Amino acid sequence: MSSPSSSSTPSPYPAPHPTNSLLLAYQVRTRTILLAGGGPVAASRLYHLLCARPKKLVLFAPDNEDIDDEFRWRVEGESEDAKKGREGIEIEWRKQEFDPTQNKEDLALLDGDEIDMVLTAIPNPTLSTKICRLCRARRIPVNVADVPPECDFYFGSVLRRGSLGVMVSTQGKGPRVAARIRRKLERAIPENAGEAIENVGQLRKGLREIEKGTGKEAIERRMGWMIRVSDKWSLAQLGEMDERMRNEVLAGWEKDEARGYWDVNRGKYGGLGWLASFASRLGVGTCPVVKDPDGSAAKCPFVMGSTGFVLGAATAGAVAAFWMRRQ
Ligand SMILES: C[C@@]1(CC(=O)O)c2cc3[nH]c(cc4nc(cc5[nH]c(cc(n2)[C@H]1CCC(=O)O)[C@@](C)(CC(=O)O)[C@@H]5CCC(=O)O)C(CC(=O)O)=C4CCC(=O)O)c(CCC(=O)O)c3CC(=O)O
Ligand SMILES: NC(=O)C1=CN([C@@H]2O[C@H](COP(=O)(O)OP(=O)(O)OC[C@H]3O[C@@H](n4cnc5c(N)ncnc54)[C@H](O)[C@@H]3O)[C@@H](O)[C@H]2O)C=CC1
Repeated sequence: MSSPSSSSTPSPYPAPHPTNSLLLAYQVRTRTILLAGGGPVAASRLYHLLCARPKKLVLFAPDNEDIDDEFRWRVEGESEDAKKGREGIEIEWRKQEFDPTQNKEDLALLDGDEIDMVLTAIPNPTLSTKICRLCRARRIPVNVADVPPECDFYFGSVLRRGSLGVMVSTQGKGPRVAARIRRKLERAIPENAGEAIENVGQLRKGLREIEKGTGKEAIERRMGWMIRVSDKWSLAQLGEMDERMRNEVLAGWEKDEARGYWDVNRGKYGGLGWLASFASRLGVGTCPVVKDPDGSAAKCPFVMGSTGFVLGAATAGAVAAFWMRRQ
């Protein structure tokens, strides 16, 4: 039985960090989202909404010269890219201001059960506040661009690479700094991280086709094997995993073998790949200290430390030998 811990005992678990928001990846596939505004901020919201692929978007913005170019391109652009960006999403552009305080039809939209989320990016704080109140009274989550108390959720600074998404949130304290941190992360994340994730997704899909079980035992075996395989591949190697490699990795499932990159690329470098496969089994080439598939021996603190020591000793020895010969 556990006993209440005294204040002097260190807590065994991390204390909840009071960030006051739940960071989630919200699925909107079946949702309808209303966006009011047609300026640059609305265009940026629209981009993120299109990435999320909701069922339907209801856009409100008068069709005049204030419409942001990107906004118009995303909604009406005729190029293949513009069309592809909105493929499968029903978009209804109501070319008028959204004003549920004056327009009964607009209010009826909020009263109905169609709208799941409301975003406003309009230069009218008084109207925004009223829209916010109407939404909250109807339990519709709302975001008023740049008015933190009127946001049930904040937009963050987001970086996307294929299926990989990273959001930086500062709880409204420093959005420009959030963007700077996002750019720093963009540089730190390997170029092909997106492909690596797509390929892992394909591998997991393939595995579930071989082992379809939904029982506890099947799930545990599937997860255990997947963890062992994932840990054998660096991000760069995962980014290279094609159908052939995937099939060879999956062929290891029956034998309970977790095959790494070199195990399925033995023919590489004129057949010398087998040497790398053998070496990787002995742990050569990976960092023995930081057990990280992306930590190569070249960056390993142990290997670097001992190499430094050997080089230092060799230099000292050479200097001493030279000095003694001169005596
Ligand atoms: C609370 C929040 C509500 C929301 O909009 O959801 C909000 C609020 C406010 N923003 C303000 C200003 C600026 N916002 C940006 C940029 C971004 N703002 C974003 C989000 C958020 N902004 C939410 C919090 C997110 C978080 O903290 O993590 C980003 C991350 C995402 C996005 O908008 O998509 C996007 C960067 C995206 C990227 O590039 O990656 C810039 C920089 C620029 O334009 O270069 C400036 C000018 C510089 C400055 O003021 O710092 C002001 C002051 C207005 C005034 O002074 O009147 C307020 C209101 C206040 O703080 O009270
Ligand atoms: N995050 C940021 O860096 C910035 C945020 N903002 C905030 O975002 C809001 C929008 O800024 P911008 O995108 O620069 O817009 P903007 O001010 O350039 O244009 C507003 C657009 O919304 C339309 N509009 C006005 N009232 C509307 C309504 N009731 N319904 C539908 N559409 C309506 C206008 O016709 C126009 O197309 C502003 O309220 C401002 O406070 C503004 C500048 C920077």
